Amino acid sequence: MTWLDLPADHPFGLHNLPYGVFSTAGTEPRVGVRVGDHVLDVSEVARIGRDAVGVGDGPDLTAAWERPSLNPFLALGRDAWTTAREWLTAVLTDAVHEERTRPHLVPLADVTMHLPLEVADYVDFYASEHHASNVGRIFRPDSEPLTPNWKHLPIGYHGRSGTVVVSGSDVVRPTGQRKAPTDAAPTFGPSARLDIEAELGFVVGGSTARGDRVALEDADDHLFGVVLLNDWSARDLQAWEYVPLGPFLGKSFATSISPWVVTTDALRAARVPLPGQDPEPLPYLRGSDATADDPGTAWGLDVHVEVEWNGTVVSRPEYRDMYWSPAQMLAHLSVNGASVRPGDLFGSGTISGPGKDTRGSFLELSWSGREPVTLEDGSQRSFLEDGDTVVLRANAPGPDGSVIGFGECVGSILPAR
Ligand SMILES: O=C(O)/C=C/C(=O)CC(=O)CC(=O)O
Ligand SMILES: [Ca+2]
Ligand SMILES: [Mg+2]
Repeated sequence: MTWLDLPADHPFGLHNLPYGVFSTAGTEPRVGVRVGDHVLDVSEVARIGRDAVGVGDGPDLTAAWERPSLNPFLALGRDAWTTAREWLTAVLTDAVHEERTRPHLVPLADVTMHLPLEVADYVDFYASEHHASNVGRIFRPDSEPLTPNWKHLPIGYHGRSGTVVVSGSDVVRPTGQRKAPTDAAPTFGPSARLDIEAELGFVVGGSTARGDRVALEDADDHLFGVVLLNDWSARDLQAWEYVPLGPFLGKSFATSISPWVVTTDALRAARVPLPGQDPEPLPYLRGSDATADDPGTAWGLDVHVEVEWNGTVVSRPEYRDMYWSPAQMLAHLSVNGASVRPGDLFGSGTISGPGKDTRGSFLELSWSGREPVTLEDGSQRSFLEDGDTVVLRANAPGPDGSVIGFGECVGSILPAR
């Protein structure tokens, strides 16, 4: 029940309540929560309560939310996030709050969305067995598709946090060195094999001291929420530069994320067991046993993703096909004693499933250019052309048959400079 006019099946209903950073004409960016087709100006609503009764022993949500990024709120930690969600749910449910709250609901059409967090450290994983096998076959045809370490640890690399951008930001085609195996020498120029990677990004809150690690069973204390993430990738730059240290300039020019951070609390009902891990990983990566109604600490997520290229849906990856879980990735990235801090972001890796229609990159969809994709206007594509637009969308099951929307992660390609 709610005093809001919201259809029960709205993907941004009360069971969702994702956080973002918004502004309206002439106002400063601040934290907002999406409710239906409105943004709730939450620091203003929290201020009403603070002015009336103070914050007592609770977190000062007004102070955290009147800021232009989610980082201060992420720093407050799990208990504050839970308190905030319960309080928001009560405010939007109980009719006594309607009169004071309604003025702070801003129509989506009137807002500009900003990067929701100041990205601290950014890591990208490689957690899909199907994606890793496909890329292995394409990049290393003479070797086993999966490297020998792949099933023992979630492979990842540190990326460039300063080039993580919000959905809607254009992407300038990157320039650099490329050399095909048949070329005598490298050449310099715009990437001719510009690609996407459809991923989920996990937003980290709270912090740990250097030397400590996040145990897998404590990962929920730090996994605040989830965004859609497009890890734009220049395959020609990447294939030439990546040996032996891994991705560098082929991926560091831009990474797009969706503006709404869907909380892990909202995704409780979407937790699923992993497809299965064999061999069993080392103890620090081992989740608690799954039961009929609890997938244990190494849970996966039943998120349905859609990849649209210039208006044509070309793929529908399923996140439940991923091999490594978010908690395993967080436990792994901190197992050496690397500290975590509010605003850390890690990508899941490209989400690809077993079928062609679930591949999360164009490298795989076109099998490196050998099987071009035909779009609805009849044009054929293997990699991105200037002016192309890619939209990632996703949703997941919520409680009681509801749907949790993620919204969109959009980007268009501008010509190289
Ligand atoms: O296997 C390789 O050499 C490269 C793989 C990738 O480009 C994938 C990457 O960025 C991680 C991922 O998104 O799964
Ligand atoms: Ca990636
Ligand atoms: Mg990237």
